[in-house]
Amino acid sequence: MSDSQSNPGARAMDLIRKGIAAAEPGGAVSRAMAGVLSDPPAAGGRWQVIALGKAARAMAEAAQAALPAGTDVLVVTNAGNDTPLAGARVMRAGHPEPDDEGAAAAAEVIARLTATGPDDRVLALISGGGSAMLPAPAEGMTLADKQAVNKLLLGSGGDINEVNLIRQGLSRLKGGGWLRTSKAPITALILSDVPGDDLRVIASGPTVAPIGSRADAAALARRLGIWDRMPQIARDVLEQPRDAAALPAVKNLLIGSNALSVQAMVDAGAVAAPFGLEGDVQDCAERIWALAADLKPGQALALGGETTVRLTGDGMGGRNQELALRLALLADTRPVPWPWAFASVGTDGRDGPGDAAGGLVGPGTIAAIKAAGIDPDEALRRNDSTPTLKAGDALVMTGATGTNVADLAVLIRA
Ligand SMILES: O=C(O)C(=O)CO
Repeated sequence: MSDSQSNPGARAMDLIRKGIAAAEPGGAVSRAMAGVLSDPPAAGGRWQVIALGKAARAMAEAAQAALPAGTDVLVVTNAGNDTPLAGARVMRAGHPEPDDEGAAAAAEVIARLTATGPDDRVLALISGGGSAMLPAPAEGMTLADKQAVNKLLLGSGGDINEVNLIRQGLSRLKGGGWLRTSKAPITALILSDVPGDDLRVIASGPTVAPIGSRADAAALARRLGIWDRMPQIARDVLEQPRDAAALPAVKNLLIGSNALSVQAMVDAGAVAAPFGLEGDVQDCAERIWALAADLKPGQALALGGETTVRLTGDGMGGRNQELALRLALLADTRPVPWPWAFASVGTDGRDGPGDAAGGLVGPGTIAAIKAAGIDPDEALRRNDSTPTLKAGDALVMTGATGTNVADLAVLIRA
């Protein structure tokens, strides 16, 4: 009996682990360093390395190995990825809620960029999660205002392009803010966690021109239905045009992405699904389960991307867990006559505010949840997927992975 027949869940997780391994950021940075070093600081100048996001520490460590000893390195990352790195200052910053530590990190980034001169070179190492981790509120706004807007955005149903358009309008560092602050030329190595790999969107594009104008952001906030609940000062900021000065030249290089991780799962024997993890989480669950009937024995479908969840309650969960639970419910009402498994996991090892990385469900999951006395439909109305999957022994716990290229999922027939 093959592994997938005896344990499709184990095979699904094995494929996902291969996808995560392909996004290991250190190797990607090391490969890109020759290009970075071809434009060194001028005589008397120095390198200044600033790494931001969930993969920041691993990216910084790889860059450090290629740069002169004693190079200044700042790492801004979230709890779990913030282990010390010799020769670097590692600053922990809140995620997904911006916090005081993130505000202190933003002040440090501003100080380091401001202190550069034209003979220096800045190496920016950017990865997902960086938006929440670097709150630098625009003129007149406080951290509390940013926190209030962030909360509205995360529950708005807006996708990451939309969320980050609004974040950029309210920030001094997002949407090219590092370019406006630095006096030295910047090269950025960017690890993408967003569908389509738009560099303006990843970590809200600190080294890239913004996605749109503040007027675009205001119009979008109205469309998403959050405008009236935003703090007055945030609305005032979005009603003023941004500084129109042209941004300095920059080298922005994409070094890793979700698509490469899906390809690694395909190389390991899966078949790429005809669409990605995208759009509303329930719609996505339906589209995925509609493919189950045509799966061949042993076949695994690989998907990558990021769905959106519209919050209707204040439970504990995340988009991967919610996708897994919704798919398990669909499978319960429209069963297929063979064993199967579905896993959906955040490649960073954290799905939403809790510690779970995602969900791994199969034919017995809903029965196990109900046997534990939980009504899964009611739990979903409260977006309470974490305790619900836990009751069905269907949570995936990986711990922080040191990388972040959005989400990966596998549907497999035994
Ligand atoms: O904006 C962010 O921080 C994201 O996670 C997307 O890159």
